Amino acid sequence: MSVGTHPTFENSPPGTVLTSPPDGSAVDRATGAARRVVDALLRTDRGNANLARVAEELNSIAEHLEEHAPAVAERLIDMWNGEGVTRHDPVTGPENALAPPLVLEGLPDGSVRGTVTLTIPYQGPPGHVHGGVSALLLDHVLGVANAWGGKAGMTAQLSTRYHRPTPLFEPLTLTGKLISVDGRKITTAGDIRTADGQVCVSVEGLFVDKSVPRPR
Ligand SMILES: CCCCCCCC/C=C\CCCCCCCC(=O)SCCNC(=O)CCNC(=O)[C@H](O)C(C)(C)COP(=O)(O)OP(=O)(O)OC[C@H]1O[C@@H](n2cnc3c(N)ncnc32)[C@H](O)[C@@H]1OP(=O)(O)O
Repeated sequence: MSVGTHPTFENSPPGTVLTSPPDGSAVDRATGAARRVVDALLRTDRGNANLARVAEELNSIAEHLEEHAPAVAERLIDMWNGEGVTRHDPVTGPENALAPPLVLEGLPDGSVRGTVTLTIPYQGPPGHVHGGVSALLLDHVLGVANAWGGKAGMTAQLSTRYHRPTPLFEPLTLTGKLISVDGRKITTAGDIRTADGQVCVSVEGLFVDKSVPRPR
């Protein structure tokens, strides 16, 4: 699949930001606040006397948002239009409270890279990142690497190797790079490293040049 107007390493300068970093808009600020709430709910004292009030206030915020939500089909059109594509995914999306969010830039050798510090909502083993979260992040990093490499597709297989526990609360660098293209098959590799360069997780992905139709 062609990547349309998405930047590639052949037509864009090194350092091109390939995702949509939070831009200070009301929706990005609201989403940032929601991330804080999720994190704080996991950290706050279980005996906090105000949790009942917190539940009431959060439900009232959810009701307000739902009252103003258009039909899902209508939202999907928006999400898959223009910059919308990079604003809602669960890895880099500034509008998605599940996303850390990770910001990725393209490098001249065709790879993509981003640094993120994960906290308690992403925990698996105590003090460490959940393995499924690592796979999620890397799947998306490889997808963006494919687009930067000029050939996008859907994940057919993702082989994940967990070398050592991946720490929470410290910067992690994620990279991905398109390695080869064979007809419709795209092979892409990537990893997660600590600041001192230790590889925690490495992946190799097989992507197939195919997409589902975009809503319009
Ligand atoms: C993606 C949009 C990109 C937009 C571009 C620009 C914007 C960039 C911005 C933002 C980046 C976004 C980044 C997103 C990243 C996340 C990606 C995902 O989460 S994707 C969702 C999860 N994946 C699925 O849901 C697939 C479900 N599976 C399928 O739909 C099919 O099985 C599919 C497409 C994978 C293959 O189906 P067939 O019918 O088209 O093709 P067949 O003939 O089966 O396979 C083609 C070749 O691949 C091999 N193959 C297929 N699956 C394989 C497997 N699991 N293992 C080994 N080989 C496999 C086959 O043996 C065949 O090989 P032989 O040509 O004969 O040599």
